Amino acid sequence: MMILEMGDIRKAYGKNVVIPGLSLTVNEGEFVGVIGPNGAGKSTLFGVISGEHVADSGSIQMAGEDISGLDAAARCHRGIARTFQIPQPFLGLSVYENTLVSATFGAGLHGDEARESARAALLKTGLLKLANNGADSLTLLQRKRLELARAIATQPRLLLLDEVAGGLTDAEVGELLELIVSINQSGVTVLWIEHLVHALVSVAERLVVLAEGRIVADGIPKEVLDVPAVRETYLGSDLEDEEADAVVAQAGGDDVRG
Ligand SMILES: Nc1ncnc2c1ncn2[C@@H]1O[C@H](COP(=O)(O)OP(=O)(O)OP(=O)(O)O)[C@@H](O)[C@H]1O
Repeated sequence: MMILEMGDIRKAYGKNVVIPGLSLTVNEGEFVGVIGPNGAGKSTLFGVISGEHVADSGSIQMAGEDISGLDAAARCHRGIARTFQIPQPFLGLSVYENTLVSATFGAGLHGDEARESARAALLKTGLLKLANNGADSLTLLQRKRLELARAIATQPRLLLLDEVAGGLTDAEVGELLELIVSINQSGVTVLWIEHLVHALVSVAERLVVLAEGRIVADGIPKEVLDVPAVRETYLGSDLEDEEADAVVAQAGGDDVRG
């Protein structure tokens, strides 16, 4: 079943046309990585999907329903959640309260249902023992976990991750990967923008490359990374040749998934 279907989406900021016309379909349960140079329009694409940005034209459907006219809150109720490049917890609240706010105001849950959703999100993300700690007391990895907990407390069907792995050590990235894979395996479709290509392609089943608001490659990560234009325009600027080879060799998604 198709969870997301975008047809000929256009988005400009004033005269700056960031997405000239983009079509993308995602099946329920897929794990899709999104890469592309700075300014390619990746975050804008997420904003258009989540409803923070209104597309100038084009269609967007979720599970067969036209959501073009819905705002971000209504889309969250339908099951779209996103994280931000810079985690945005409420620092004055506890870890638990942060997830409860998401369950209540994001998903529109009430009472026991909201509390259970918040608790389940903390359990899933390994934060239950820190539930009563202030969000401002968390380490960077724990903040990333909280960002994920706040997203899954809304019980999403489609989870948009915007560079959640930045700033972590390799070991921490490994922990985060395991968590994201397990969220995906619980049935949540994942779309993940990440500059850490090696981490992304170790778990993504599909890789979409964006450049100047257009999809320039889309397919199995290993094959996409082998496309010369992708290597040159993206990997080339980011990685040395040997590193690029290592990334391509790693793509296949079987190390963390086991
Ligand atoms: N809210 C906004 N208002 C005006 N211009 C914006 C806004 N958000 C993004 N832009 C512009 O749109 C273009 C695409 O930005 P966007 O953040 O979507 O790209 P990106 O691929 O996510 O980049 P990065 O990898 O650097 O995060 C850039 O030129 C940026 O300056």
